[in-house]
Amino acid sequence: MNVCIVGTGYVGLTTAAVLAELGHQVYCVDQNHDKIEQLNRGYIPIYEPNLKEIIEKNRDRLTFTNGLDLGIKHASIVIICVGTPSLTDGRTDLTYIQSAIDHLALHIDSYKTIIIKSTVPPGTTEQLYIQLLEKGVPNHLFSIVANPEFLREGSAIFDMLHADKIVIGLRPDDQRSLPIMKSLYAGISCPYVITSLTGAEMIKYASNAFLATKISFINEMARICDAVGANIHDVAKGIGYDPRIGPHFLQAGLGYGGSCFPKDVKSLEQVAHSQKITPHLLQAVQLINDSQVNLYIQKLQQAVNHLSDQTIAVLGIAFKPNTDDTRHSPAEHLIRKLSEAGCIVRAYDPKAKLDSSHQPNVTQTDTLQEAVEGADILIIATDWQEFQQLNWREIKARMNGPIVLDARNCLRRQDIEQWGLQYIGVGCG
Ligand SMILES: NC(=O)c1ccc[n+]([C@@H]2O[C@H](COP(=O)([O-])OP(=O)(O)OC[C@H]3O[C@@H](n4cnc5c(N)ncnc54)[C@H](O)[C@@H]3O)[C@@H](O)[C@H]2O)c1
Ligand SMILES: O=c1ccn([C@@H]2O[C@H](COP(=O)(O)OP(=O)(O)O[C@H]3O[C@H](CO)[C@@H](O)[C@H](O)[C@H]3O)[C@@H](O)[C@H]2O)c(=O)[nH]1
Repeated sequence: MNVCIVGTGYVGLTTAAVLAELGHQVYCVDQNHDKIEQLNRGYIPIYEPNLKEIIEKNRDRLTFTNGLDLGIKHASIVIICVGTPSLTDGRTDLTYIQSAIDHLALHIDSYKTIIIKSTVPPGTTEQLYIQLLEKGVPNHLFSIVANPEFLREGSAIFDMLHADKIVIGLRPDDQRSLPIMKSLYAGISCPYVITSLTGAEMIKYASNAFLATKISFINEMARICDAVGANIHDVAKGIGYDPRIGPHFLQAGLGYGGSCFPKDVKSLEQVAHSQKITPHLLQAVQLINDSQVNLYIQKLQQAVNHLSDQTIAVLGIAFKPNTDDTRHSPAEHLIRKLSEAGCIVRAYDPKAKLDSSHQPNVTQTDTLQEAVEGADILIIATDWQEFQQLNWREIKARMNGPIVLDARNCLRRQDIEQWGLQYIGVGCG
C-alpha cells in the first residue's frame, strides 16, 4: 500500500520505518525543512535503538519530503502523527493537527483513509471529520479513523512490531476502514480492539493515566517505606506476584517524565473538568509526581551540611534510558533545582544533550569519569544500563565525598557500600 505520514517525529519516523519493513511504500512529510534535509542525507535526527538500521534497510520504500501534496498524491492512506503538546492550562494544543487537516483538505481529490495516530482528547477525531466536511471535502472521498499509538521511546520499533493490541476507532457508518487497517498492519500479530472514535481516544488516555498512577502509587509507597523502615523493592516484588497487580511499572524513582505521561494526564484532567467531573485520582497522581524531585533534594539537604557547597555528578539527562529525549525529564528538572540551590553540577548522559538554558554552574561532560571527578555527591537520575555496571571502587577513588543517591533504584546497595560509600535509595533507606 502507499502511505503518507504527516509529522516525522518519534512516532511518525518509527511508524514509517515499521510500515516500510512490512512492505509498504511510505511518504514521510514534515513541515520542518532541516529535519527532512537531514533524513534525505541519511542522518536520523533522534536516537532510537534499531531505527537507523531499519530505515537504511528499507530506504527504497521511504521518501522524505516537505510537500504534503506529493505524499497525498501517491497515497490512499494518510497517517497524522504531529505533536499534541500541552497548553499552559493543561489542555491539549491542537494547532498542529488543525494545520495538518487544513492542508489535507486542500489536496484530497481521491478516496483517502485518514488515520489519527497523534494522542488527542476524546471527541477530537469526530470534530476533525466535521471540519473536513465544512472545508468542502465530500464524505465519499474520505474516512477518518482513530488509531492511537502505544509505543515506548527506547523500544519503539520492537513495541510496534510486537504490539500487544491495535486499537481502531471507527465512525458508526464506516464500513470501509477496518479491512484497510488490517491490510496496513498485516504482519503484526496481535488482538484488535474495535471501538468508536471516542472509545479509541479514551483507551489511549486511560492507558497512560493508569501507568502514571502505578508510578505515583509506588512512589507514595516508597515514602511510607522510608518512614516505617521497609524496603520498597521487597514491597514491589511482593505485590507484583499477584496477577491482579503485576510486576511492571512498579519502579520507584524520581517520577515519570517524557513527552506523554505528564501532558496526557494533565489533558485528561482538563477533559474531566470540562465535563464537571473532579478527577481526584489524576490530581493526586500529578501531585505526587510533581513533588518527587523536591523530596530528593530535601533528602540531600538532610544528608549534608550545606547543599550549596556541593559539587554534584548527575548521571542521566534523558527522561528514561535508551533515548536522547529530554522532554519533561525528571533528571533535567533535578539538575535545574540543584543549580538553583547553588550547587556545581556536572551532568553526563550517553545520548541526551542538556538544554542550553542552564546556568553557568551546570556543565555537561563528555565522559562519565569527568562528571564524577572530585564530586561530593553522585546521583543516578536515569537508569541507563551502563550506570548499573559501574566500577564502584574506581568511582570512590575519583569522588571527593561519600554520597551516592540512586534516584532510580537501579543499583545494588552492597555494591556501593562495600567501598565505604553512603547509599541513599528511594524507599529503601
Ligand atoms: N513520543 C512517543 O513516545 C509517543 C508515543 C505514542 C503516542 N505519541 C503521540 O504521538 C504524537 C506525536 O508525538 P511525537 O513524540 O512523535 O512528536 P514530535 O514532536 O517528535 O514530532 C512531531 C512532528 O510533527 C511535525 N509537524 C507538526 N505539524 C505539522 C504539519 N502540519 N505538517 C507536517 N508536519 C508537522 C513536527 O515538525 C515534528 O517533526 C503526539 O500526539 C504524542 O502524544 C507519542
Ligand atoms: O516503573 C516505572 C516505569 C516508568 N517510570 C518512568 O515513567 C516515564 C515514562 O516511561 P515509559 O512509559 O517507559 O516511556 P514513554 O516512552 O513515555 O512511554 C509511555 O508513553 C507513550 C506515549 O503516549 C505510550 O505510548 C507508552 O505506552 C507509555 O509507556 C519515564 O520517566 C520512566 O522513567 C518510572 O518511574 N517507573
